Amino acid sequence: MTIKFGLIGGGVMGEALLSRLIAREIYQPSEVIVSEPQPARHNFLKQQYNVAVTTDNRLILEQTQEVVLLAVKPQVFSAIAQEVAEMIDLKITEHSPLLISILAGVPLSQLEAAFARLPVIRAMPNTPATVGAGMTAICSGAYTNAKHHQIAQQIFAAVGEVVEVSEYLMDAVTGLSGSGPAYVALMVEALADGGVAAGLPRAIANQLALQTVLGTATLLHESKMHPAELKDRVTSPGGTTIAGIAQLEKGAFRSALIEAVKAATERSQELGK
Ligand SMILES: NC(=O)C1=CN([C@@H]2O[C@H](COP(=O)(O)OP(=O)(O)OC[C@H]3O[C@@H](n4cnc5c(N)ncnc54)[C@H](OP(=O)(O)O)[C@@H]3O)[C@@H](O)[C@H]2O)C=CC1
Ligand SMILES: O=C(O)[C@@H]1CCC=N1
Repeated sequence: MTIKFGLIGGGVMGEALLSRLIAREIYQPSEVIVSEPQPARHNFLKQQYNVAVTTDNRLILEQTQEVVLLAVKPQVFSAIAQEVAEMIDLKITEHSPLLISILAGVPLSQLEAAFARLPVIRAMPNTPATVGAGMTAICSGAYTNAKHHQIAQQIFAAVGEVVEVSEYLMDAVTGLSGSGPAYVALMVEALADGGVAAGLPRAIANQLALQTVLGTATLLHESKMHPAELKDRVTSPGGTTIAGIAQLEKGAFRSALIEAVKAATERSQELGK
């Protein structure tokens, strides 16, 4: 069987994408190879997804025909680039696989220099991809063509929504939607803690907090209502909500989120240096 999909780095995000691509039958397990250094993780991926697993990244480049997904930490990027350097020249044919990198910060110029002349697409997905509710931004490198573009679109459409942006926006995407699930998770946790502080049993507080965030997101998504309008609809004159909002403003809630996205964007820029 031809190997169509090679994954370098079977960690949190690599697995999130892999699990969904297999579940949606974009790739069959027999068409997939994963490289992963950790023995325990190795065995888990093999058993859970029935895919081939290796510790040799060169094998991924040697065997993969369609897409190599790079999903390691940005900090190990240069080590991997060195490891596979000798493979790259052999791989330059008209059937070169597409390299998709989801590394925070690492620019197309660095990827194209390391994987000389391979077609490269830089992407920034997020963890809700695991349940098909991801948000991915992509931008294409100089050696890509329409077919590569179509492959990347198909992969990320299978795990949620896809948007194309110019590369200079990728760090901001990382600071917002890439890191955003953590901010939202923090908010769900804090809302539930507030409920517990107000006397609710923990399980009920957790349920209320989660469903409130989910329901609000769904309402905004389906109605296309502006968030400010929804806020106004909830806020009765002299009522409970405005009392809560006044407290959020005192705690600089909105400013904290704005600064969080900016700080994460700056960190993404630093990771690419
Ligand atoms: N987590 C997220 O929400 C998102 C992450 N990203 C990006 O995805 C990338 C991966 O992040 P994440 O999945 O969170 O990180 P993880 O640490 O969970 O995954 C990285 C995986 O790569 C493995 N690895 C380390 N060195 C090598 C190597 N030399 N060859 C092959 N595999 C190796 C790691 O093994 P070991 O643990 O043994 O080191 C680990 O399993 C990052 O670049 C990040 O910026 C992008 C969007 C969202
Ligand atoms: O925290 C990080 O660096 C990665 C990139 C986006 C989400 N997680």
